[in-house]
Amino acid sequence: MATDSWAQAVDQQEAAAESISTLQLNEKEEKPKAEENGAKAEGEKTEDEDKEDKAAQSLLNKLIRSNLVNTTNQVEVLQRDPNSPLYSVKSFEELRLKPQLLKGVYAMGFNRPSKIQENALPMMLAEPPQNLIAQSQSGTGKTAAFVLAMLSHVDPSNRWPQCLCVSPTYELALQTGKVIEQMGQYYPEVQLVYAIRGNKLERGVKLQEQIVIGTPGTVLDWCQKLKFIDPKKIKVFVLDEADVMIATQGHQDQSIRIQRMLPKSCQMLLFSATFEESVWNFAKRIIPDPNIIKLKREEETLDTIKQYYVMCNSKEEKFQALCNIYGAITIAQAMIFCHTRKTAGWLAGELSREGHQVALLSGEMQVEQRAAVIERFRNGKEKVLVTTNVCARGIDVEQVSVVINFDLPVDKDGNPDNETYLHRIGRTGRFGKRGLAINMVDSRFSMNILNRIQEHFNKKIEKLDTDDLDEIEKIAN
Ligand SMILES: Nc1ncnc2c1ncn2[C@@H]1O[C@H](COP(=O)(O)OP(=O)(O)OP(=O)(O)O)[C@@H](O)[C@H]1O
Repeated sequence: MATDSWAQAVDQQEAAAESISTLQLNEKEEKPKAEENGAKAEGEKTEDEDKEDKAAQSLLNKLIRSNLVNTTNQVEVLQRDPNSPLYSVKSFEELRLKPQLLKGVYAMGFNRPSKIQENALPMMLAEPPQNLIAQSQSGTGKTAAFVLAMLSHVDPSNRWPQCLCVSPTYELALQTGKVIEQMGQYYPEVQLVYAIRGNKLERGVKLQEQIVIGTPGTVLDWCQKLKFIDPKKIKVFVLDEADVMIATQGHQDQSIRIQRMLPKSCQMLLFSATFEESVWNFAKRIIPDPNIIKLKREEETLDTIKQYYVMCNSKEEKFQALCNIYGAITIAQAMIFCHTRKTAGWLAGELSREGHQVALLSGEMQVEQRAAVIERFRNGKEKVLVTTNVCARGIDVEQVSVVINFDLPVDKDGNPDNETYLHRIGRTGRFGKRGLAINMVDSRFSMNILNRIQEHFNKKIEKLDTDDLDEIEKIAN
């Protein structure tokens, strides 16, 4: 998203200019500074950074998610052979899994297949093997599905690699590895090895593990140069997080080179959380004769949100307005968005000085630290989460009833970023909970942005006088 790249560039420049760690908040060692990376103008971003963003976001989602994301949207299935019957299952028993695997599935607390699993699992477990391209948002059960497929296809008496799974980063590979270990906990004959940088094996070794999970570069080396893996013996090939993968040119080519070494009979599976044109083109190149499963993401709307704006002249006034609001109404939990990391740090400091329990998500935190902050906020340990958009992208904190745009979202050209606005304050119809959004306006420029946002959504944003306590109290009703 344009805003994110711009805001991140701003963040990086600010990080180089000054440190904001005046707070007693969870901080960590600094990321390399902008100049050390080769300073970039606002809005510019290297491919690697882009990829890092997507991969970090994906990892963050995995780290903080403990449950399936429910969607009421229907799964769309496009079968390679439209005449073959379409199977879907409502229980794991129907899949006739090996008892050790069924036990593993139940031990993970899964009672029934998720929406995408209902259709994807019968296809993936079919004989003869079927190729599949599957797209659904993060948290809908894709990883669990292909892990179950890999474990089901392994012949444990054969001591060589039979399933190969490529992931975009080392950290994502480790996360998937953990799911394999959990689901296979009653199936100890099946072994797993990580083909990731740093895992150095002696030359001439032939792997005995049946499942290999790794990043494209190392997997390619292990197949081609070092010959630790015989690609001709691979029965299942999984390409996970295709959308993250293609953000790096090299990964796309490496994945295609791996795929070309595999036998025709090998089952090819590709998963992605999003499906823009570039992902689709890549998917079609790498997966021959695919079945296709898509699960639409639920749309967010502003229908159940009360929207207000407050006129101010400076960030100090905006802070004062915020204090007035807090003084007048009870806010269980709020998320406050700032445009830059510097403002976010300043605001978090001011709020904590006022006695609020504040969590700060800041650009220089590592992904695990961000996940820990979000987790604490979700568990109610802190009542206010101050963040920049870069950090908060993709986070669903459903219980948050109040969202405050301390700065309005704009893209790199200074135009309103309507998509981000909707994403910050919108709700999926499914939750239908009422919400409150307060926008802070501090200039003619931001008033103009606000007006354009109103026009875009054709929804009135009411003015709120934060010096009038009675008026503020009314908005809570
Ligand atoms: N059938 C199921 N029943 C209950 N929980 C499930 C089921 N399948 C998966 N889960 C859990 O739901 C969460 C999301 O599943 P999973 O990681 O497989 O989704 P995903 O679509 O791969 O998401 P991502 O793209 O972020 O990896 C995990 O915590 C997983 O353990």
